[in-house]
Amino acid sequence: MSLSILHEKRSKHQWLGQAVVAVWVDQGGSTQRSSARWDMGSLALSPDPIWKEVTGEFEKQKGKWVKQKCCGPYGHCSPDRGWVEHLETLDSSGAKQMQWLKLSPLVGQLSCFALHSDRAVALLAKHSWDTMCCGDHQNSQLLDGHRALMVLWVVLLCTLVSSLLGGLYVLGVFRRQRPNEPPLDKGTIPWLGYLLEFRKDSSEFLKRMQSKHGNVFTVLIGGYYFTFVMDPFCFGTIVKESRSKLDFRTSATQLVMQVFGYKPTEATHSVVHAASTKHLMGDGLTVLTQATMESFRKLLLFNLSSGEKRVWQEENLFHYCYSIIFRAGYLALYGSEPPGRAGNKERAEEQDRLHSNQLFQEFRKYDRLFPHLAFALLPPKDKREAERLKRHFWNMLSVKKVWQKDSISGWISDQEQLLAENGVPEYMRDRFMFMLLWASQGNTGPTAFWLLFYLLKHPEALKAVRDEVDKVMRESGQEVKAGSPPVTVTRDMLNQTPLLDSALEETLRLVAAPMLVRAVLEDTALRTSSGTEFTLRRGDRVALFPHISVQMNPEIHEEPHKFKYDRFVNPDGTRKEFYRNGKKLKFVSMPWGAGVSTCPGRFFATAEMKLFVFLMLSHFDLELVNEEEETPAIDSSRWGFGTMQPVRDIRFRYRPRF
Ligand code: HEM
Repeated sequence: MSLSILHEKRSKHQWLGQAVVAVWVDQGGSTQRSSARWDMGSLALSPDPIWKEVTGEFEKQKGKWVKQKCCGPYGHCSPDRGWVEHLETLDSSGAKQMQWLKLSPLVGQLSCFALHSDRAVALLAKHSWDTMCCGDHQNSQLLDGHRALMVLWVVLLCTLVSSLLGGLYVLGVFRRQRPNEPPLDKGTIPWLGYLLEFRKDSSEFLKRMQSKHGNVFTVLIGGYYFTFVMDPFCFGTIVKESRSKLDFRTSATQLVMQVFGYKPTEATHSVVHAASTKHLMGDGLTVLTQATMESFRKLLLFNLSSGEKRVWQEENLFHYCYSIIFRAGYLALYGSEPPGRAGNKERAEEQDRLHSNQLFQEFRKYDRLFPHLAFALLPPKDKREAERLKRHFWNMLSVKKVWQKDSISGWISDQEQLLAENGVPEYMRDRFMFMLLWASQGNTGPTAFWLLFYLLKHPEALKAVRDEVDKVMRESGQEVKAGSPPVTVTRDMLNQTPLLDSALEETLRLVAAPMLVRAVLEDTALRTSSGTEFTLRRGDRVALFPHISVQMNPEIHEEPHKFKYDRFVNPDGTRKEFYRNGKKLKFVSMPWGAGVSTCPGRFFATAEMKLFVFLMLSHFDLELVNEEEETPAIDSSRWGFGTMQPVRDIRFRYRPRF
């Protein structure tokens, strides 16, 4: 046989680039080694016909195949590259004729050792040469194609590796505590970390972490690293830190989007604050207090002067307080039915009572879903219900409907107009209206419930506050009597009730539990009261939970679990100051948050809740149905979202006082 191909052409050998076919050729009785490098890509395209043809030669020689898997002697064979088929042929006398090693690594390389069969060697070598022939234009095109294929493989592999690394990073596998950083606790579940425990009862979880790690610690919760700071002396630094370092909006935006479908714009925060400063404080608040008084008259006092007998009525206290305050606040802020449209004033008022009650029923449904919705942990059925309710509120509070109302508050109308001027589309402004409803009505009702409940549970407190209310009423020259004209409680009158103020502040200390969260935009240093310096890491969140760290802290408040109506007031009516280790504390209760995110509605909320209690105490006898009633447990799924709610309602009764 002639083997004119015994000319070696070298080409670059790479692990994934080319396969090497080494051929030992029997020439004139002596075995010579010839090698051809076989582009792996071409083999990958057509290995089988070649292999078939070569192996077919053996069959013609009536050889017998012996197959086994092994790692052959071939230099490129290694177990991680693939496996080797070891093929032997035996001639009719049983002598070993040939040995073939087929390398079959990941991509199908082929290589052969042909020991004794000239024909097969020739064939194989020919194939290797034909495929390899580099001067050939067609082949060079083929090689380009193969190179492109290789590049694709490499890109795919790199993508795979980087996604794998990215995934591990997201799961928190590489996160380590750096020098100066707070203790790090990632929990046992990758990425989720402590989410489930945190969700179940944030307060218990944080108490446990505090006793394990101290006052500052970082925990992994649902993919975010939260550094909780429980040292009240650090609060000032955190809430006053510039927005370029600790930003309130990042997580607030996520929540508002998730829960209300509203996407805040740059202008939103300043619009809310401008309108709140104008209408929820100062002179604006005097106007709004009057409007709220008018709503309470519609809802609470409307049938008092009808000469009704003094019969007891029984109700669920939580539901009662929440319903009345929600509806009064809603009517005062979003306006009421125009008498012209309803026919007359009485009908318009009846319409307001009906409509606000329907809205409250739907609001409560949403309110119950709220904590799970905020964590995006609603089961599908509840998710659908939340979606339905959202749309219901977007529609009921739509800009178009709101503008049809009478006496809309300046707080609502100004924000609506300012957002429109800032280019926020109408459908987003509808959603914004819903967000404002929740912000303004989600906490006042539950807080008023707790305040009335604590007063009813503590007769000495009820008497002290009622005496104060009666005194203010007398001094205003008004009288609450059967048949007398309806009273008007003004903002001035509400400013003369230090005991009621203290009782409200004490209630908020016990039941208001917001979580203040900031995104760390730059590494930020934090010095604790003990002098330790920590670094808050960029990309993390820093969080305060004042309910544990200040409001229920026995070093700040004696017997913190007890309701003491006069805890916040000195005998002369001034506000008490609080100290820890001899150092005056600025933050002793933080129901309204702090810093840039302080509740802009706090003065109005205070006025509204006080007005409600003022009217209840001045107009009604009140008592718990069960005098021995235990304080209900709180619903631990709501920690972090404002005022806590009870797990069950409380029966109470009321009747007109005179
Ligand atoms: C007991 C009643 C209330 C409590 C305990 C309360 C508490 C809070 C807290 C803690 C925040 C800040 C949340 C944070 O830092 O992330 C907040 C924000 C807010 N509150 Fe209140 N609030 C109450 C009533 C009201 C009322 C009556 C209004 C309006 C009429 C109102 C309007 C708002 C608004 C608009 C925000 C968002 C502010 C912003 O985006 O910067 N709140 N509230």
